[in-house]
Formats: sequence, structure tokens, C-alpha cells
Amino acid sequence: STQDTLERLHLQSGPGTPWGPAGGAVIISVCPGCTGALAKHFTSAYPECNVTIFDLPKVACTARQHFVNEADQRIRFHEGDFFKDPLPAADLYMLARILHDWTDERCIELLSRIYKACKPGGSVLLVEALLNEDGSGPLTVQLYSLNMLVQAEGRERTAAQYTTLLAGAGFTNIQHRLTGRLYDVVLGHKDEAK
Ligand SMILES: C[S@@+](CC[C@H](N)C(=O)[O-])C[C@H]1O[C@@H](n2cnc3c(N)ncnc32)[C@H](O)[C@@H]1O
Repeated sequence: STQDTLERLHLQSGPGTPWGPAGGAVIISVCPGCTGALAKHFTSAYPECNVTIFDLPKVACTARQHFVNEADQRIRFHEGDFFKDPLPAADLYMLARILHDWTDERCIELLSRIYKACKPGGSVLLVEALLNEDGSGPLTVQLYSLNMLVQAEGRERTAAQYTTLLAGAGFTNIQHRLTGRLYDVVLGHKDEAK
């Protein structure tokens, strides 16, 4: 699961590594957040973080009612369409299983909007199932890709393909990490000066 992936990253991250928030008042925008499970994980793993869940109004409303405890003051909701509405400013944007729904053109459009909203020195973290560079597997990811083709307009991609999308939106210093689980991660940075 995505949570599983994040737990592994958390264990592997430490001071000076780019995989977890470094400290201070970090605002993470989980974009979109669906049930809010990811947001809950982040607020418990990183006590210094505030998390904004961005999703379509209907989804955000359901998550607010059923999945996120109102008492958690560090989780906020922001309703909107990520292709049309203003995105909240944040230090880190987490897109878990989002880009695989969309074509390359739509991905660059969304990532460019995130790049614009991202604070200088901030990052975007993609959580996706990565294909081998030669497309030869893993079999599960190939089957997911077929599913994306049938159900949405996207596909699963290789780390190099995600790197191209992130670079096309302006992100630099792009790194990926295989977690050994189903979901892997790709991280892109926005320069301090921009
Ligand atoms: C595959 S789910 C992933 C959700 C979550 N990140 C996860 O890993 O469980 C895709 C999410 O994208 C949201 N979504 C789709 N189109 C959107 C749009 N135009 N603006 C905002 N959210 C959108 C859906 O409501 C849904 O929550």
C-alpha cells in the first residue's frame, strides 16, 4: 500500500536525506488525498507537519465526514479541481497514484501548476508503481498499466519517464527510489531562487 511505502521511506530517511521532511513547520499538500489515510500517516510520522488534503469537493467532503478525525488540527481540507482551481502553497506536494491516471500532456499541466504553487526550495513526491526501464516488468505493474489504459487515460511509467515529466514542469535534481514494495517514489525539487 502507499502507507507501507511511506513507512519504509520513513525508516530509510534521516537527517540530510531528501525522503522525509527535514524539520520545522513543513506544510504538506497531499494532492489529492482521497480518504485522508496518507495525511493521517504523515501527521503521525512527522509531528512538525501540517497537511492539506486537496481533492474534488465530493471526495473531500466524504473524507472529512468519515475518515479524518476533526480533532486532528494539523489536517486541513482544500476542495477544488487541480486543473482549474488555485493550489495551496506548500513545501512538499505528495501525489500518490495520481499521474498514472493521466496522459503525459495532462501530467505536465498538473505538475506545472504544482511547480508554480510550490514554495522555493520545496519538492514534489510522486508515489507510483514503477515499470522497469525496458518495460519488461514487473508483471503486476504491466497489468496495472493495462488497467489504466482501459479505465482512465493514463499508464504506468518508468522512472525515466516520470523524470521527463517532472523536468518538463521545471523541477530539478530529480531522484527516484525503489522501495522493494509495490509502490516506489520519485522526488523533484524547486530551486531556492525561483
Ligand atoms: C487513484 S485516487 C488516489 C488517491 C490517493 N492519493 C491514494 O493514493 O489513495 C485519485 C484521486 O484523484 C482525485 N481527482 C481526480 N481528478 C481530480 C481533479 N481534477 N482535481 C482534484 N482531484 C482529482 C480523485 O477524487 C481521487 O481521490
